[in-house]
This record gives sequence, structure tokens and C-alpha cells, in this order.
Amino acid sequence: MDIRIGLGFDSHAFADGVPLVIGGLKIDHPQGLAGHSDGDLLLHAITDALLGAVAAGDIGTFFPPTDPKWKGADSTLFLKTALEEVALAGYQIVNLDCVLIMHRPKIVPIAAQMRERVADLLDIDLKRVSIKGKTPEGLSHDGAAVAHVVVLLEGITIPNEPRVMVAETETPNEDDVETVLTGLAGDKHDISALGRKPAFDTDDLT
Ligand SMILES: C[C@@](CO)(OP(=O)(O)O)[C@H](O)COP(=O)(O)OP(=O)(O)OC[C@H]1O[C@@H](n2ccc(N)nc2=O)[C@H](O)[C@@H]1O
Repeated sequence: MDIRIGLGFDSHAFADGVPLVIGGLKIDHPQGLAGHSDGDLLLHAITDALLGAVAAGDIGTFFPPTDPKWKGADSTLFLKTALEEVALAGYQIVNLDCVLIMHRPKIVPIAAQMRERVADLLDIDLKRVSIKGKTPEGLSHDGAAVAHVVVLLEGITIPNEPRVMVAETETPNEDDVETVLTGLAGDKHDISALGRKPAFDTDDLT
């Protein structure tokens, strides 16, 4: 079985005068999370987990925190790009498990809504998304929020039916079968050939 695992982490500091957005969900809270973008640490960690699972780099190489273009950016854009990379590499999400570490807000009362939003953004079933809250006991996490995400991917397999159909209609050689399958499913994607990934620039390091 062709499976991949990805790990994502992010942290942001709480600040006054900033709306709080976690997992694409706007949350009523006295403070928000400050960032170059909208500070959505959960979507950032999911984005990094997805990119990591297909070894496509990280959120900072795609959207450098030094680039004014991403100032105040909606993090759903980062997530969509990571989803494209996953699809181009030939994988789909099996499930993801997320831990949000912060004193406030409490996650349990909003977890169901957050899971729905994340599942919707990822276009997967709700049962495949787990989001848990954790109090940072004994840690110096005051004034900050942390997210950890692990994601499992599986390779998208081309159903065997076309191969069986070709084999049953004639007595083709392997080359004929491959020609028909490529016509039906397209070539296997090679993301390194797409040239989408921005060149890494050490000036982008913060
Ligand atoms: C989402 C964005 C939008 O601009 O900003 P924020 O809203 O979090 O501020 C960024 O993509 C958020 O990028 P993120 O990857 O979290 O930022 P950093 O941790 O500062 O890393 C920036 C880049 O430096 C690299 N990096 C970082 C630390 C390190 N010791 N070595 C590195 O090579 C990372 O791989 C990344 O490519």
C-alpha cells in the first residue's frame, strides 16, 4: 500500500485588536493571533503536514513571511495550494489528527464546528478530521497558541476495470494496454517538472 505521513507545527502569539481565526473558523474572543497572514495556526500546520507528506517543501517556501503579498492573507489560500501539491503527487487524504495547545479559548465547545469547517476546506468526510484542545500545563506558553498536526495520505490508484476491459476486448500487448490507460487516466504526475515551486531564497529567512 502506497501511504505517506506528514507532520505540521505552527505557533502564533495572541494580540489585541486582531480577529481570532482557527481552522478557517472566526471565533469570538478578546484577542486574536498575530501573524504576517491571518494567523490561522491550524491551517498553517495542516498546510505544512500536507506539503511534508509529499516532500514538497513548507509553507514558508511557498509564501515567505517576508513577502508583503501575503500580509493579512486568508490562510485557506495556503491550504488550497498544499491540496494541489498532494493531488499532483497522486495522493489523497486518509485522515488527520490535530492538537491545539492554548489556555483560551477552550476548544471542546467549538471543536465540532471547527472540524466541519476543516473537513469542508479539505473536501473530505468529517470522520476523517480530529481536532483536540490541550492546556499547556507546566509550559511557558502564556500568550501563545501552538498547533501540531499529523496527516496520513494514500496513493490514488487507477481502478483496474479499464485494464480488464482492454484485456477482454482484444489480445493486446502491454504497450497497447498502457496507451489506453494513459488515454483514460493521463500520465503519472511529476511535480518537480511543473516548475511551480518558488526558488528558495535565503533572504526569506526570518
Ligand atoms: C503563513 C505565513 C505567510 O507569509 O506567515 P505567518 O502568517 O505565519 O506569519 C508564512 O508562510 C509562514 O511561514 P513559516 O514557514 O511559518 O515561517 P518561518 O518559520 O519563519 O520560516 C520561513 C522559512 O524559513 C525556513 N526556516 C525557518 C527556520 C529555520 N531555522 N530554518 C529555515 O530554513 C522555513 O523552512 C521557511 O521556508
